[in-house]
Amino acid sequence: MLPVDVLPATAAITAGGQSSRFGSDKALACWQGRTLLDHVAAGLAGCERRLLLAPRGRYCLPGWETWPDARPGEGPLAGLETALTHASPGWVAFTGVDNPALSPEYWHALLAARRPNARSVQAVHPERGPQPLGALYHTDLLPHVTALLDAGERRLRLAAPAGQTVLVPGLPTGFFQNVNRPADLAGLSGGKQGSEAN
Ligand SMILES: Nc1nc2c(ncn2[C@@H]2O[C@H](COP(=O)(O)OP(=O)(O)OP(=O)(O)O)[C@@H](O)[C@H]2O)c(=O)[nH]1
Repeated sequence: MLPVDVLPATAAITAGGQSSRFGSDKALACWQGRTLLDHVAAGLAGCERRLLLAPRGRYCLPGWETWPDARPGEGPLAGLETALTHASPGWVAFTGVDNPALSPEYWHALLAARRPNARSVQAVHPERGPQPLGALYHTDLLPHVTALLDAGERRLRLAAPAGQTVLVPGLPTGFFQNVNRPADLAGLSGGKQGSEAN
């Protein structure tokens, strides 16, 4: 069993979006005294390397490397391509700025299911899904993701080929809180582990 503060993966927060539904930059929206971006980063603080996929200078997140997309404005699948390009070989814990309840316990649960010796497994998602912005992807997926983008595909849920994804059952629903609009921020529940309440 790994110590809870160690996550053997490269963290990647894709943060190159426009927040048009939110009306202002949702990464900088405040919840429980911290920005959404800070909450997401805290969930991944135990990762060996930490990548923020955003235009340079947009955010200041100490200890995180900033990498802009090679294909700006093409959506989170392009962010995943950037992540897989710059990550250390192996697993990437990939999420957005708008999933503030994904705690270290969430990522541990996914990492525990990754079957390190099974080369056919290239992604790990919660069973309640698909949750492509709160999942593990292996860097071996990079050629597949690049081919999707080259073909004009933008759907992140296609990043993991069928039959190569492990689904993790039983994760508390409270992890899955996504902020797209101001009302979503107002409706966030307090606990960071689903079953907890602050
Ligand atoms: N790297 C990168 N991340 C993106 C891009 N587009 C969206 N994201 C991120 O993907 C996550 C989910 O984004 P969405 O809510 O689907 O899109 P958004 O552009 O942020 O918001 P809307 O304009 O309201 O659709 C957020 O963390 C975004 O910052 C992109 O082109 N590149």
